[in-house]
Amino acid sequence: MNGKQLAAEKAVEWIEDGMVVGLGTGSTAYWAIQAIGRKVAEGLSIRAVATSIPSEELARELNIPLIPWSEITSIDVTIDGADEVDGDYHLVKGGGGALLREKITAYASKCMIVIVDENKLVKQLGAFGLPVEVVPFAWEMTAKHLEKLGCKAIRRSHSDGGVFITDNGNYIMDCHFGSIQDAPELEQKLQHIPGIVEHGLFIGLADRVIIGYEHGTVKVRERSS
Ligand SMILES: O=C[C@H](O)[C@H](O)[C@H](O)COP(=O)(O)O
Repeated sequence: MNGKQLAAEKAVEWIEDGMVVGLGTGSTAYWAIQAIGRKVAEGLSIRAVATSIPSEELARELNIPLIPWSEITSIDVTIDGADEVDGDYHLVKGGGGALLREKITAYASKCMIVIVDENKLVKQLGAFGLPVEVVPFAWEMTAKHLEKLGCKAIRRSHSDGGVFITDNGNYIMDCHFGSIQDAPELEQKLQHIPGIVEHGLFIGLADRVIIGYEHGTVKVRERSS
């Protein structure tokens, strides 16, 4: 098992019968969805919501029962990956472009479990370009406002040059800060820029971080409050 799979297998231990579960997105969350699918096949009874169309499709293939958002008031536990995690449980997310649905899901969750391999742990966020979802209208202006915060903002494209469009019909600006000195302060600044739908800084949302190491061990870190 690789580090991502190890972390995912550990995380599903927190899922119990009757829970509403949030399914994350990405190559680490993939392993969690697989493990949940296995448990469902063995008789675990849960209901789930997904953070992206690919995760929803995977859940359907694995016969994980999906429910509409209108039928729930909160989520018991969400298991999701991250692009960077610092020592204060601050995250950068959105490498796969799913940050908006992921943040809606994390915010609605009683417990958000983040699963990563050791490569995602950082002293300071920002080496990974911060993904910011923006509406297509006047996106060039929104990019200029983002750059005033000290980054280089690049509109995300596919390898064939086509513009990347999120599940919500928006663009992603990858904002290269190099290092983010004060993540909560940057979060506040981002809230004030019109045109931004959501950004990939997750502050105060992760409750537990599970780290899988290549050599086969797993560490669990709990945020105190
Ligand atoms: O938009 C994608 C998500 O935020 C992912 O959870 C994040 O990019 C980590 O993905 P991966 O597990 O593939 O590294």
